[in-house]
Amino acid sequence: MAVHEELPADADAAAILQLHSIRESIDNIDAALIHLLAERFKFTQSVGRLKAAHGLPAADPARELMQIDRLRGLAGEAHLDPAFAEKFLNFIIAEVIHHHVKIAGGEPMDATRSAGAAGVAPNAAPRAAS
Ligand SMILES: C=C(O[C@@H]1C=C(C(=O)O)C=C[C@H]1O)C(=O)O
Repeated sequence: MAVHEELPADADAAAILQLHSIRESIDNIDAALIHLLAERFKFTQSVGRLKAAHGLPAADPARELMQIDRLRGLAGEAHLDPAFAEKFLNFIIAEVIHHHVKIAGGEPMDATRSAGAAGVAPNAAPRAAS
């Protein structure tokens, strides 16, 4: 799919160069995020198989709340909106729980049953941070 950027033809050349340079870093970070997420899901799939093999519940709301609390703290220190960090983690956790239920051979569960991932529908598009 060839998509071309839309920039005004008369845009300042130096500004465009700077924009391209900054975008290179954004591209690198986005690639790193994808690789980090892929690694996280590899590990959570292992957790899902372990839970299924030992009859453990797909979701662990206490663990979720601990993680959310921890990541909200880290986000604050890093000047990232803690509410956004929580929303992002909840979105990922909801997907993980969905995988765990599938691995265990169960029906898709109501994600709202999990405390931390409350109200986050697995496989739904993430909402933009407000
Ligand atoms: C990965 C786990 O399963 C679920 C997903 C979690 C996550 O993605 O961080 C945390 C708790 C569980 O609801 C786990 O129990 O560790």
